[in-house]
Amino acid sequence: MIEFQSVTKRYPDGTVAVDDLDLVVEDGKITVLVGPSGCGKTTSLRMINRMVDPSSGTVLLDGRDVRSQPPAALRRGIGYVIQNAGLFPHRTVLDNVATVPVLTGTDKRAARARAAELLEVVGLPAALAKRYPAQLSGGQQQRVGVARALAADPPVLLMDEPFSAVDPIVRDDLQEELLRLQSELGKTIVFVTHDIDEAIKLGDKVAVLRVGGALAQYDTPTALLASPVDDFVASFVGRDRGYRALGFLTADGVPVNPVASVALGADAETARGGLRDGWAVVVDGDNHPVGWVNEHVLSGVDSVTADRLVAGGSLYSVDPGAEGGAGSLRTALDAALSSPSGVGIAVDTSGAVVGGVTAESVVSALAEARAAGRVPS
Ligand SMILES: Nc1ncnc2c1ncn2[C@@H]1O[C@H](COP(=O)(O)OP(=O)(O)OP(=O)(O)O)[C@@H](O)[C@H]1O
Repeated sequence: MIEFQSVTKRYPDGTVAVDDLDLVVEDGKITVLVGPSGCGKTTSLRMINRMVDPSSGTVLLDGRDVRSQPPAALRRGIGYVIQNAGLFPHRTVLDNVATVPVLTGTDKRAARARAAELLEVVGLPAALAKRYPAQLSGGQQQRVGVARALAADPPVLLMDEPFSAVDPIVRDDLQEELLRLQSELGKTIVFVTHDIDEAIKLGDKVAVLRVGGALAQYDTPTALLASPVDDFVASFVGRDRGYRALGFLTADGVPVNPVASVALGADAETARGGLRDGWAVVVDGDNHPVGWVNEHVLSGVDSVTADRLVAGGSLYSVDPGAEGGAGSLRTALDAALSSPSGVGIAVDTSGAVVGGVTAESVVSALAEARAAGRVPS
């Protein structure tokens, strides 16, 4: 457990970066520090591994003041991942990951073998091991950064805006990967971001800091969305908080109904007969959705071809065989709203179409959940 007890950091020029912070970071969980630029997130993080020492107050790691331990010894148990990965440019990917274990006395061959395993753990192909960091994409470099931080198997991981420099799609992948890794590894992770969506997606608990370094609210994402303590938190959490909160409610009550579908390559006459309310989803040989057709698409053509389709919206993933296999109300609603036909496509874990959902059914499921007291207010 990491505990901040009345921690203040005043830099020599008088800037108060962190102001009387009290915070308990639970073991085996992801705790996110979030807030606007300059609110003291990085300073708080760095007081855990002694890159910065507090001006007053105490940071405890497993009950011991971190200042009672020499920084080098302390940092062996604390992995550190930063934006742009901070890799050594003149070492190969494999040697970047093996660096710390070698420094701490692990035999070079064993360290490299372990490094190769870790590259696999973070989802990097073995072929990249011999490359230099500059020969990787930004997202791949971040994965190497995570592998390197895990190499010494530290119980604690500090992550400072690790995914901020990559594009939104890669960032989404990296976030999913971190959640998957964490479900296997159960590290104590302190994660800094200025992005509230990232905080809400990743955090078991989220600490919102305000400029001046004071803690505004420390709560679970659901509680933060449902009950922000003041206007600052409410505006930081954002106008879309009602919509974000849907991400925490499962769409159990939303019926997945049969949806009109036609096969890619079907002749136009058959496809026309398959339209329902003017639309049909087009599926490939694996029953994966590839787009939509309507009367307009079919006019003047003999068959359904990929180049004429209307693009589909986001997909609503469900696991029909599993208990609690429904996705979130947010993904169900988004699928319905982003679909050209108004029917959101539900797919199973293999990506095959299992049916459709409508925005109206999501809204009624939400009304029922509210009536049953399942929506926090
Ligand atoms: N070495 C330093 N000397 C003086 N002031 C500093 C120093 N490091 C940080 N600060 C100041 O302390 C405050 C908090 O900085 P910090 O980097 O901890 O914030 P942050 O929330 O991580 O910001 P960002 O999101 O922009 O990275 C800022 O006002 C910053 O200018």
